[in-house]
Amino acid sequence: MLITRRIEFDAGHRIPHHKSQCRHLHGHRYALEITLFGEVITTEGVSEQGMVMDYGDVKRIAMEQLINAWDHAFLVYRGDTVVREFLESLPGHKTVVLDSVPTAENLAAAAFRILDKAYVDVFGNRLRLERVRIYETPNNWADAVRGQI
Ligand SMILES: Nc1nc2c(c(=O)[nH]1)N=C([C@H](O)[C@H](O)COP(=O)(O)OP(=O)(O)OP(=O)(O)O)CN2
Ligand SMILES: [Zn+2]
Repeated sequence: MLITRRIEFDAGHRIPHHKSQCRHLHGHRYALEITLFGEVITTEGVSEQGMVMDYGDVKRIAMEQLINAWDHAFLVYRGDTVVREFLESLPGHKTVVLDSVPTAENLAAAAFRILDKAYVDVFGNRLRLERVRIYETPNNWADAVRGQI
C-alpha cells in the first residue's frame, strides 16, 4: 500500500546559470508530496490500526527533519558564491546551503535523502519512503523515486 502526505512551504532560490528568468533571485510556494510504502497495520487496539502510518506522524517527521529548515529560507547552491556571500552578510538570515543547484530535481533528491533516514518501520509493516515529489509551480514538478536517484 502507498500513502501520500502533501505539505506546502515557501522558499527563495535561483538557478545561477539559467538561460532565462530563473537566474534572478525569486521564490516559490513549493509543495512536497511524501509517499510511503508499507503494509496496513493490523495490531488490535493501537492508534495506527488500519493505517500504513498516521498522516499526522508523516507530517511531524517531515517538519522536524526538513520543512522547518527549508520554509522561508533561501536555498542557495554552495557554488553560487556571490549570492551565498551576500546571504552570509545578512545577520541571522535563514539560508540553506545545498551541494547542488536548487532545481526541482535536485531539491527532490536532497529531500529524499534526508527523509529516507527519518521514516523508520516501528510496527514491522515494512514501512519505507518510496517517493518524494516536489512541485516548484503548479505546472512543474520532479519525482525522486527509490532506486532511481
Ligand atoms: N527541469 C527544470 N526546469 C526548470 C526548473 C527546474 O527546477 N527544473 N526551474 C526553473 C525556474 O526555477 C522557474 O522558477 C520556473 O519557471 P518557469 O519555467 O517560468 O515556470 P512557470 O510555471 O512560471 O512557467 P509557466 O510557463 O508560466 O507555467 C525553470 N526551469
Ligand atoms: Zn524558480
